[in-house]
Amino acid sequence: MGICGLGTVASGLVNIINRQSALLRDRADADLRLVHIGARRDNPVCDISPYRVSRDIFQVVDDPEVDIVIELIGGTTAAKELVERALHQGKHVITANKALIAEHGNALFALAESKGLALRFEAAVAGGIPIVKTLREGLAGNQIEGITGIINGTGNYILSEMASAGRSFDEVLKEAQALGYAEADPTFDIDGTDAAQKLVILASIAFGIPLAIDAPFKEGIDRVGADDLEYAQELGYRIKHLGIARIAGEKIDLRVHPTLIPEQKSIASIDGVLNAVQLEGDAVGEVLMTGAGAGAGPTASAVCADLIDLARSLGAGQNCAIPALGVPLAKLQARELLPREAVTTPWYLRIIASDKAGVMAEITQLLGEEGISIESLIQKAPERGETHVPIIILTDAAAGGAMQNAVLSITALDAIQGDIVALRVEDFEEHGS
Ligand SMILES: NC(=O)C1=CN([C@@H]2O[C@H](COP(=O)(O)OP(=O)(O)OC[C@H]3O[C@@H](n4cnc5c(N)ncnc54)[C@H](O)[C@@H]3O)[C@@H](O)[C@H]2O)C=CC1
Ligand SMILES: N[C@@H](CC=O)C(=O)O
Ligand code: NA
Repeated sequence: MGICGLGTVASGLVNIINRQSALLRDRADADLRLVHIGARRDNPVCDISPYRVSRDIFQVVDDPEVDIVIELIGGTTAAKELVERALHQGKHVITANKALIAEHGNALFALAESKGLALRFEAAVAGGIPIVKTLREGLAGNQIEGITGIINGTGNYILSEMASAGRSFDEVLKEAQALGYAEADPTFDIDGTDAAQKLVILASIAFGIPLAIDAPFKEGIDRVGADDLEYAQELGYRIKHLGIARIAGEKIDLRVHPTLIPEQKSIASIDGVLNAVQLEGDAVGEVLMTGAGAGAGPTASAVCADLIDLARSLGAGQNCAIPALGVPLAKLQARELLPREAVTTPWYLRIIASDKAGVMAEITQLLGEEGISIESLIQKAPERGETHVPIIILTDAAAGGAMQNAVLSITALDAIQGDIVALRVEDFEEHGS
């Protein structure tokens, strides 16, 4: 095998291989040998002296001794070229690259399938949690009804540290980058892109639909302020960035956004770099998996699992007995998505309004005109000298379209200052709740 890239994940993988090559060989029942690493520069956290090293990653692909190419460079340009070149040369590929799979997976899996080769991607979703294998293989007997998950480690780390230790967004983001959790461009962690890519992959496997990167409605953790984390806690909730994929009649509800979750739900207490994915199957019921969603060791653990799985299949004379997305590509069928305007949930609103009589009545009336009723409300007392105060409202269930209209008309009131924060509240079913 050969590894392309020598950053966080690749160095984690080299360390596992260096540490327990005998165990991996026994488990794979094959002579797993790392022969070639493609790296622009060395990485002090791992010893690569036993291996051939090239500065040009494509030399790894072209190496006749490399039969499995492990792509760990990230991005969708060079990585796509690299994976295509490997497949064209008859080599199996393992990747941790969700951007690549979500954006180009349809074509890449078709290429792999046409060549009878494997393209594996366990590390691409929820890091060390074996979620791809669980969904595709462990739950293969189920009609999957829903997936709800915290699927970005960086975002969860930032929200948790802000909520529990009152630390600033920028400070925690820098720490997440130093710990190797964040993407090369951390915008993807912050604006929901990374979670959307992972959700697209999970939804494809769960519902047998083609990968469609533009499908999910997407909002990031940048919509959440320190105040919102605090007010949510006062109301008995936690704010988590969730990916949600659910069957909604004939349609599919697909979205990633910050969400208020009642504090007693298991997923509300998943903090730090941990991810959690709750799956609902018609036969199995609910399955909740949790574990590190990012970082060198956990992600490399998932890459290793793919490697051993692949080596076992090859040993049994089967290149790709398990379809990448759970069914042969020809059997994937596109489904219509539920428009965000129709998705109905309770809502959290943070409105900054002038501290005058009658404002609350105006807000209530505008919500009422959209058929939205108030479930609970906190009106903060003005701090000394302040003319405006935060009003925090939890509403009953309302469709996205109705809430959008209400937010527009409330924002237009003279008494309102700045933008209104509107976050969905999810009170999903869970065993024991
Ligand atoms: N860091 C994490 O916790 C996780 C990362 N991933 C995915 O794993 C992949 C790798 O991520 P990291 O290891 O964190 O990234 P990284 O940025 O630490 O490492 C990538 C390495 O590839 C090298 N590289 C990039 N383009 C190259 C090129 N054209 N030629 C030669 N070298 C090139 C870079 O110099 C860097 O050393 C990405 O697709 C990422 O989304 C997936 C799950 C978790
Ligand atoms: N940047 C990602 C890495 C793993 O997928 C994250 O923080 O979850
Ligand atoms: Na995984």
